Amino acid sequence: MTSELLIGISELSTNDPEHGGLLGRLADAAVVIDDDAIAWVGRAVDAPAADRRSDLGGRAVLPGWVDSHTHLIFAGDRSEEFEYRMAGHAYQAGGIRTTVRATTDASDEQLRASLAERRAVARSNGTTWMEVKTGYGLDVTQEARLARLAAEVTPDVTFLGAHVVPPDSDADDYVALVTGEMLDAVRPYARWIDVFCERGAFGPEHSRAVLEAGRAAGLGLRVHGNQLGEGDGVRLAVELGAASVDHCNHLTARDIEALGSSSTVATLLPACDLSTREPFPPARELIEAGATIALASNGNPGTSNTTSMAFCVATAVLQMRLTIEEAVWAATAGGARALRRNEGVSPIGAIMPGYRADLHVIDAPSVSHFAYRPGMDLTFGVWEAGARVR
Ligand SMILES: N=CN[C@@H](CCC(=O)O)C(=O)O
Ligand SMILES: [Zn+2]
Repeated sequence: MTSELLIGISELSTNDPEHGGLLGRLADAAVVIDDDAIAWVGRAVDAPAADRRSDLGGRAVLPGWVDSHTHLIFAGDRSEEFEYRMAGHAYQAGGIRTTVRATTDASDEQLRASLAERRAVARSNGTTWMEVKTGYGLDVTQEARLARLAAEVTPDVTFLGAHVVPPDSDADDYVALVTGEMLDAVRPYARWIDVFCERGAFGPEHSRAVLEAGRAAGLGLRVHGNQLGEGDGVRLAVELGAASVDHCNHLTARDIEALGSSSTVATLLPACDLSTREPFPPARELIEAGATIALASNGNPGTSNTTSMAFCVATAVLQMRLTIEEAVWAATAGGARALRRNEGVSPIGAIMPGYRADLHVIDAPSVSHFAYRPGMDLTFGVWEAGARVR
C-alpha cells in the first residue's frame, strides 16, 4: 500500500456535515490517500506522515464531479438543428432520430474512440465518475452494442431503449421489443433502465411498462420527466421508487411535494435548459420542500453538447438561485445519491475516510470561484481512485 499526503489546501470541501455547513468546509486542511481510498482528513497541523507528500500551494480541493446523466455514446453533429432552435424554434424530441442514423453508421472503433475522448475531456475538467445512457440505437443489436461499449468506461450504464419510438414503428410493438428482446440483450451490460416520459416520446402507460420490466430484470430505475411540459414522469418515478427523475422543468405543486418526501433525487440539467431555452426548474422550491437535488451535464448532441460540470454549477447558482454550497453539493454528493453510490463499498461524492479518493483541485482559494469566475478553467489537478490523472 502506498500513501500520499496532500497539504497546502486553503479550503477542503469534504461534504461531511460534521465539519459544518452543507459542504463541511475545512480551512488549512490536509488529506491522506491510501491506494485508491481516502484514509485521513483534517487540519494540516494534525496530519500524519505518509510515503509521499504533495503541496497544493494554497488551492481549494473538493470531491470530483459525479456526472449522473450523460448520453455520450453517439456519432454525428446536430449543430444545424441547434442553430435553427436558436433562431426561435422549439426543441423537438424527434431530433434524436438524426443521431440514431449517424450512430448506427459508425463502427465500434469510432464510437469507442469518441466516447473515450469525451470521457477524457470530462476527466480533465474534474469529472471522476460518469453515468452513460444508450438510446441512440433503438434496435436490439444497436442498443446492445452501445451498452457494451459504454460499459467499457463506466459501471453505471443506463438502458434507454425507450428514448423515442423509431420511425415507421408502432409504439405498442416497440415497447414490447424494449421490454422483451432488447432488455434481454442489454441486461448484461446495464445497471439502470430509463424512459423518456414526455409528450412526443412515451406516455405514462408505456413508461410504466418499461420501468416495471426493467425492475423485474434487476435494473434500477431512472426517468426523463417533465422536461417539455407538465406530465407523469415525476409522479411515476416517485411511485416506482426510481433513483432519480431528471429534467423537472415543469412541475406542479404536487410534483414538488412528492419529490420533497421521497428518496427519488431530482436531477437538474442547467446546460440543457439553456440550450433548449426551457424555463429553469423550480430549484429553490424543490430544496425548500426537502427534495434531494443533483446537477448533471446531460452531455448529448441534441440538447446539451457539453460535459462541463463547472458550467452547470455556475448556471445553477447564477440563474437557478442555488447557493454555492447547494450547487457544489448537488454536482458531487447529489450525483452520488442519484446513482446510489454514496454508501456501500468504495462510496463516492465526499472526501471522508473510506470514500474513493476522487479529488478535484482548483486554481482558486474557494469553491465560490466556480460562480464568481464563470467560464474560467479552474481545474488544476484531478485524482481519480487515488491516482493523479491531470
Ligand atoms: N430528453 C431526452 N433525451 C435527451 C436529448 C437527446 C437528444 O435530443 O438527442 C435529453 O435528456 O435532453
Ligand atoms: Zn437525458
